[in-house]
Amino acid sequence: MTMIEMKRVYKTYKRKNVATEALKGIDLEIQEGDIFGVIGYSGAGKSTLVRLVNYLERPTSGQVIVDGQVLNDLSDSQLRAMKKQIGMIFQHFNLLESKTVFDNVAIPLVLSKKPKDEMKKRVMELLDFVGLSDKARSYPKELSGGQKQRVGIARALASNPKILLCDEATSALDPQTTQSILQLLKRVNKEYNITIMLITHEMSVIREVCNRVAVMEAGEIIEQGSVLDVFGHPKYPTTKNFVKTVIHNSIPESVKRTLKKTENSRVFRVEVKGEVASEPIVHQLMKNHEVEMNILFANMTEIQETTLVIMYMQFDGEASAIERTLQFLNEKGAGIEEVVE
Ligand SMILES: Nc1ncnc2c1ncn2[C@@H]1O[C@H](COP(=O)(O)OP(=O)(O)OP(=O)(O)O)[C@@H](O)[C@H]1O
Repeated sequence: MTMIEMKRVYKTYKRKNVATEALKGIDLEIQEGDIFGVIGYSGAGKSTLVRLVNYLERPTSGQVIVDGQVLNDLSDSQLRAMKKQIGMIFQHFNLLESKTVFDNVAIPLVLSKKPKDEMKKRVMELLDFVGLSDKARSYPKELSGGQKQRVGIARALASNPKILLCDEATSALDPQTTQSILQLLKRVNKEYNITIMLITHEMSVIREVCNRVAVMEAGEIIEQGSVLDVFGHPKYPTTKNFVKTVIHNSIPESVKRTLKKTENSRVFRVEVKGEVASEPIVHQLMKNHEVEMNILFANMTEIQETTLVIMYMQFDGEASAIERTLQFLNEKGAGIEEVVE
């Protein structure tokens, strides 16, 4: 089921006489249960995009559809009800410093006038879920960044949302704390069946938790798909630059400089994923004495619990022997592209 959909969405901000086109014709579909990542450089329009989902921003034109309802068409009370279905967490946590951890998490429940005992039970349950049962009486200033974000997550979950929006939720945290928050988001997704839309400028965050990704540039989505596909075959320069930060996906210059090309040699990018990656393909290639094989560069990454191996290989031999080798790789399910420079 589609949980969030955008159709031809445009957003123009007008300040004095200056108009900024922040979004230019966005089409997007996020399915129930997805952890959908949106990545882009600063100013690409990510925050604007995510803020349209809970109607903190209104589209200039186009439709935003959440859980089957077109937000533009809803009355104020329908919109308020819809917003309860959507939790949000932020880069700088946005906690109330004067309130305890317990009271911060309780805010949405107080607003919806939940009975006291029910509220207490729910808050303690959430604090237990995020691992902060012992901090209920602490104040935000007594917590680490990671703990503050855990409070943010507990607060976002208080009203039982269907969707969690994460706006650079780990950007202010160190790598280890980032990991623990990302693991927590995975649990939110699995255990509460909450669809997550997260925006980030870090490809490692996408690799760690998302199943689908959209790449934004200058107000447009330039590429979207499963994380495995986008990481394996980035098409646009911006996507390639992001992918490069987590997977080195080209022949290093130092290797290129020393590369000896002969008349009979050809270079290929060979990509293997999933179970095939654990087969002894390289061993079988080496046993084949028809062609001489040289691995110029190799990279192995785990994405979505699937292994992705990218190798740059040089084959030297008779044309027909190289063809047979390629045929063998093809039968094994490898993706093959010749590198011509
Ligand atoms: N409230 C606003 N008023 C005017 N212009 C805005 C407003 N919010 C964003 N913009 C502009 O819209 C464009 C997209 O901004 P947005 O914050 O959505 O991008 P972003 O990808 O989230 O960037 P960052 O990661 O730096 O926040 C930018 O040019 C920005 O200056």
